[in-house]
Amino acid sequence: MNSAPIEGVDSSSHLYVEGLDTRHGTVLYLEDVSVSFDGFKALNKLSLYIAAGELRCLIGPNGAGKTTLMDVITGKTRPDTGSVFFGQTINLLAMDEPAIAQAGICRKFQKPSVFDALTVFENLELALTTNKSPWATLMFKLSPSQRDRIDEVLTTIGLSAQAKQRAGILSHGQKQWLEIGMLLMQDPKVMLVDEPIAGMTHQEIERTAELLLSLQGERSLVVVEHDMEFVRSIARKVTVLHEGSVLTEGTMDEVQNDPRVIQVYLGG
Ligand SMILES: Nc1ncnc2c1ncn2[C@@H]1O[C@H](COP(=O)(O)OP(=O)(O)OP(=O)(O)O)[C@@H](O)[C@H]1O
Repeated sequence: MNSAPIEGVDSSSHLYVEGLDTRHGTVLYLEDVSVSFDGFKALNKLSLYIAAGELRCLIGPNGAGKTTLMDVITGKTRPDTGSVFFGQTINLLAMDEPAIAQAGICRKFQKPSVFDALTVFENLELALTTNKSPWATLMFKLSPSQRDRIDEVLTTIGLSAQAKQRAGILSHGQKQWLEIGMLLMQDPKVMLVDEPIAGMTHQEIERTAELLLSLQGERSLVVVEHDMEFVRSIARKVTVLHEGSVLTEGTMDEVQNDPRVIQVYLGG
């Protein structure tokens, strides 16, 4: 892994991650990735490229391999074959899950896991500490720039007014945004987002679309979602997975009118 800083990139900017080389415009490279479970190919020679700053939606019928793909990127599952790179030079297959998270790839699971007894602000504060022991958390003192960062994230997730409220009384949608905020505290370069709108009200869904759209550019997002109306509202480019491989990629209109996609979804 090349950990040398990239020439010409300001190390104080949000775009800087040590050793991350996205000069070719790509932040994630997956090539010929295969994963087998007891002989069954959950991923089958899958190749996928995610551009720096893009918001990509990943769709596909049940069992297509979406979760397995996320597991491979985050280091939870090791592929049998293939390569997975973060930028041009960082080999994710040589890293474990914590190292991959630390390098700037984070994952938002479907179920929010915020701390109900803590306030919204405290939840974000906790996300800053690497040592999560109660004593270390108690002794943790925020610097002015960390406080500013929390305020910035509160604004991004639309929860500034709720900063002092306990997370336990937030609505389901607000808890999801808080969890996204907790991930943002780590300033990830890639966010993998699993079914973000499950269980949300119509209004919360609209707000979530705005939030995810506002995050692209400075970071890349890969969103797995079954709700096609939502996918249409956020996606420029959609990747369709089927039987562990990429079936097709394109705009929502292109993939929805693709006869192969129609066949896969209708099972015809
Ligand atoms: N740990 C495992 N052991 C055995 N088979 C597995 C395991 N994990 C996934 N599979 C199988 O691999 C295939 C792909 O599963 P995966 O969960 O990646 O699909 P998915 O596209 O995320 O589906 P869904 O939309 O239902 O979540 C499925 O057939 C699944 O049963």
